[in-house]
Amino acid sequence: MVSLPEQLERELSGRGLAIASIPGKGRGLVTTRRFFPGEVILCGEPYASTPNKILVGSNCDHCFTSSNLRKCSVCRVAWYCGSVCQKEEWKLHQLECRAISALTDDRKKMLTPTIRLMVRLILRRKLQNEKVIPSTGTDNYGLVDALESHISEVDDKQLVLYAQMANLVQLILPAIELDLKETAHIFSKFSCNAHTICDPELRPVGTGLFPAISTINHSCVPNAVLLFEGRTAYVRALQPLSNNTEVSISYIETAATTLKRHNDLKHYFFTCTCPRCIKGSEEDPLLEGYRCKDQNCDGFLLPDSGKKAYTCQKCSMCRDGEEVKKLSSEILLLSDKASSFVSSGNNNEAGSVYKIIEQLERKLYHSFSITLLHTRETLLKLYMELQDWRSALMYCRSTIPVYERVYPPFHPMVGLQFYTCGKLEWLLEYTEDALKSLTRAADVLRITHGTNSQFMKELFGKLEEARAEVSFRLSPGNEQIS
Ligand SMILES: C[S@@+](CC[C@H](N)C(=O)[O-])C[C@H]1O[C@@H](n2cnc3c(N)ncnc32)[C@H](O)[C@@H]1O
Repeated sequence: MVSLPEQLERELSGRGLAIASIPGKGRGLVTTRRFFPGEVILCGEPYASTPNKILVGSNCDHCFTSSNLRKCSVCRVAWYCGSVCQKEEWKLHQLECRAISALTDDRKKMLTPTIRLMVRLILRRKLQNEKVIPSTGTDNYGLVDALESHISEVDDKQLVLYAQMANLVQLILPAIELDLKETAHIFSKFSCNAHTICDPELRPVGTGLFPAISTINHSCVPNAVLLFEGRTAYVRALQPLSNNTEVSISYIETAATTLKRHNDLKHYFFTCTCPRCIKGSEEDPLLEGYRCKDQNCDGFLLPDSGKKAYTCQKCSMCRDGEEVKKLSSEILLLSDKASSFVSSGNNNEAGSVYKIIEQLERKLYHSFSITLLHTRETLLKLYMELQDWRSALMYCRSTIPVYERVYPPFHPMVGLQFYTCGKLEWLLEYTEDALKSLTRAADVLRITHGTNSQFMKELFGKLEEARAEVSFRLSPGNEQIS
């Protein structure tokens, strides 16, 4: 592995950070001073990035906004929200545009986000080598060179795939003679270093390589969070960090059992040993477990040998294995039916079937079950699309206790769910409830999202409106309004 350019080390040291060797993890980012919750630890622009939807044009190639998009009239692949972003990208896109325009329509369809990310990375490296665009200590190919690739652990099938992808990149860029082995190696780096760029509501919009941020290791109980404003990545502290603390973010969805989390981490080639993973066996039965037969008991079930029966870990009441099996297969059958309604765009029917599934799952699963949570999230989404705000609010509220149980207190998902609840309550004129939910949302999101973005300004605006409305209603003479 190549050592990091001194300039980056200096830049990090100025921010109160250092790169250290962490036993069993390779490099890691460590604090050299204290950080307070919500403070930006590190931020940066991508070395290379691409929107996820390429031919349809859902996001600007530069700033990732989704409004006012216009297609490049030559290659018909790049999209921009205006001339400022187009100019920012022009030196790079000029080369990319020429290459893409020469492709047949069938070849253009092969431009997946990963392939396009590689094309853009190679072109950027060329432009920096030729000094057409400047290199700096925090923006140079040396940082990409230093990234972990795990190439020696990649299996043969994946290596063949990387080789085919490298060949495709060579076909797209015939004027540049590529070292195909090296290109395959970079694909392997993408797999364990590239980040999904999300909008403030955590919807994925693109993929980017942020080499300095890629020095941060994973934990299922992270002390920092990575979020984006446009194309800029921000890592913020979620809790007070003292000097000499390793900064960690989560690479995956953490509302999941230990087994699921470890599966999702497979392509990073490590087994997480964070405190939550070590204690996994305590938490997992709750997240995936069946509920006690006694409706008043909040215990979860443990299977007896052969799964013929289950016993509540709290009150020791038994639940028949056959009954559990019958309910499970009923849910499975209905889930197939519901998914086919969703695929055919029949949200009304899908909503009705998911409602029955939710009722059955409530009988089967513990109230903190991830399966039940996902069904409620689906119902929330469906009823939002159907503009049935009352039903949407009911399911949104039902997810909050589970979010608060499965995520740490300052997690963006918790803040965003309170925000959705608050917006629905405001719409339905439950003003006092809206004020409470928006306040909770702001308390969490000011830590995870900072306070300066348009998204946060809108939240603060809504909060002010709710506050004013509540104090108006409570003012003498107006009490009857609420
Ligand atoms: C984005 S990089 C993080 C920086 C990396 N440690 C390095 O030396 O460049 C991801 C890689 O770091 C290592 N890694 C990240 N989190 C880890 C953890 N919790 N335990 C062990 N290895 C980890 C794995 O090798 C993973 O593929």
